[in-house]
Amino acid sequence: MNGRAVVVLPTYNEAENLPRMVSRIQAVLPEAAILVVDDASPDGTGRIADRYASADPAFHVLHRPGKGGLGPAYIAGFARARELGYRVIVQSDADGSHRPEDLPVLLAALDTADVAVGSRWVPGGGLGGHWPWYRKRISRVGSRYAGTLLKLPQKDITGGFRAFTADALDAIRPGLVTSRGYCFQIEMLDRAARSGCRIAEVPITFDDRMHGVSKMSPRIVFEAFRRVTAWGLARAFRRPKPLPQISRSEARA
Ligand SMILES: Nc1nc2c(ncn2[C@@H]2O[C@H](COP(=O)(O)OP(=O)(O)O[C@H]3O[C@H](CO)[C@@H](O)[C@H](O)[C@@H]3O)[C@@H](O)[C@H]2O)c(=O)[nH]1
Repeated sequence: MNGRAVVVLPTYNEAENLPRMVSRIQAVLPEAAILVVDDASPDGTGRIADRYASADPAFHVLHRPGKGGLGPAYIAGFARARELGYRVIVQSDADGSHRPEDLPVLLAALDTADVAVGSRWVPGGGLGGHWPWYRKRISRVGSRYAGTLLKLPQKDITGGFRAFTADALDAIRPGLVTSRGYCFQIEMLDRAARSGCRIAEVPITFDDRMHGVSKMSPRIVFEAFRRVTAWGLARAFRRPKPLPQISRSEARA
């Protein structure tokens, strides 16, 4: 891994989780920056983040006016991370379900890849918590369905714990991703593959969130199903438009 890394944490009502998450990240990666993207959380998560930022120049906060979905929060966060000049950009849930302790292995994969995908479904990966059976089933079946239709060889297509080089993110152009919910993860991976990024899958453990509740809803699942099916059908009849290919810069800050 080359260059300065930033961990982008989207938050909506994570006041109880954020402080613990920050100390866990700083314990494993003291040199990494953190960027919180908060959607005006009613529980005051944004104010907690502001307090960290006022004490630490490597802690950034992006405030958005209201709950706009995970995808748009990441798109805004990635854009800010690039404006700030970070060369390695990590995305992670802010609730402890992605273990900060898995960050070093995720980042190490960028020595030979452009995108590192944290995967629950490769040997060594898995679920650490108590997922209800239907959630496990949705996740596994969803990954297989999307992988088959979009011809993506990765096993975990919907996971949200990933690291990108700046060059990869520039090639993927997240600003053009239109999915709002968890389908965002699928669309990002698809664009990474179509941009010629080298993608590594790294085993991770997905834990139960520390506090609070998931924002997953049937609408979010339906968005993913509808979109992936439409993309798959469209590609059965015509090839998708080629995306600009990644250009890897030699000099990394
Ligand atoms: N800023 C912002 N953050 C949000 C929003 N919705 C959710 N988040 C934040 O995004 C993270 C994940 O949200 P959860 O609602 O806890 O996600 P999940 O159901 O556990 O889903 C996770 O696993 C899925 C795969 O199984 C992933 O697809 C998904 O991205 C996420 O990682 C948390 O930090 C949460 O606060 C939003 O509208 N705005």
